[in-house]
Amino acid sequence: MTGTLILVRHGQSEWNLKNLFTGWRNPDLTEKGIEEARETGRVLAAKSIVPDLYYTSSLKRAQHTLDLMLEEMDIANVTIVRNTALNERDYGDLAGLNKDDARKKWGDEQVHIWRRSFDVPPPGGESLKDTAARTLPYYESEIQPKVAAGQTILVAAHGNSLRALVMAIEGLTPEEILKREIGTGQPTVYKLKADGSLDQRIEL
Ligand SMILES: O=C(O)[C@@H](CO)OP(=O)(O)O
Repeated sequence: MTGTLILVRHGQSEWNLKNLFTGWRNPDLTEKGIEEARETGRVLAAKSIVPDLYYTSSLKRAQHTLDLMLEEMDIANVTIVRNTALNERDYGDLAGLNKDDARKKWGDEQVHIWRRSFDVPPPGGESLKDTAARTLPYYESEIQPKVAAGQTILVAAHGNSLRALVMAIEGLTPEEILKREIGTGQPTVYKLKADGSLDQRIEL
């Protein structure tokens, strides 16, 4: 038996639009982000995908994305599990700063290292490795066993918390995962085997 795991990055946020480091700050979706979330909901509905369970982070942009998807899928009265383990990587002192201003202040290379190295955290924040260290145990104890048992689970989360999951599920190296850009509103769908390992990745 295989189960299905659907990972969705939140739609464009107000701070994505303003090019600000976001992390654990809590901006809502833009009009474009709202439409991206609705469109992803419509795509899942068109494929007749009806998840058994729903997970999201404690941040508004991911929660709002999930709510909009559910609306488009015509699904109501379901339990949504919200947990900070699925939050975006904590950007520490960079949160709220403009990414171009940060490049002017610290240089392109340093900012790129903070954004896309595996284990160098930004000042006061988390590296992708740190993010994975809280996201993966949660996934492995709460989500993966249910998918392995054959359920369909939808997770609405963030670029870097999802990178941590994609890295583990696809068995990618740090170099490979850091090149993977997950677009706003973009769904990634996996079939997982009974032992939790990857059976196939499905393109919607
Ligand atoms: O600002 C953030 O929290 C993230 C995702 O938008 O940015 P980055 O692309 O640098 O990981």
